[in-house]
Amino acid sequence: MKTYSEDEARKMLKEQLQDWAVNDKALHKEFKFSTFIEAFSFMTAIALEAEKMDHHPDWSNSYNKVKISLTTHDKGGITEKDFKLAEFADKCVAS
Ligand SMILES: C[C@H](O)[C@H](O)[C@H]1CNC2=NC(N)=NC(=O)C2=N1
Repeated sequence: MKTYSEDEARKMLKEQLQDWAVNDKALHKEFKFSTFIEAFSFMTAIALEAEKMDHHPDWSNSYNKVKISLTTHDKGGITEKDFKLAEFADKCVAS
């Protein structure tokens, strides 16, 4: 599986995804909700998808905020799997 350079990743983000940043060889975004329950429901949806993909986010939650970092640890950088999970996360808040 190809590992994308940070510049390649930034270019791909522009074409596909909203408000993600690239640094430290990972995709990053902070999602903000109205309540803790909304934030935690979002995390639950992502957790189930992550388990299916066998690809897991590095993340933190504080009340209504969820910070997500996506990188492919066993490749040491950003791969297609990170873009797929980022797309899924954006889709969860769009619906
Ligand atoms: C053994 C197992 O398949 C690996 O450890 C998987 C699990 N989830 C993972 N998640 C992420 N984000 N990166 C990985 O390299 C990774 N590897």
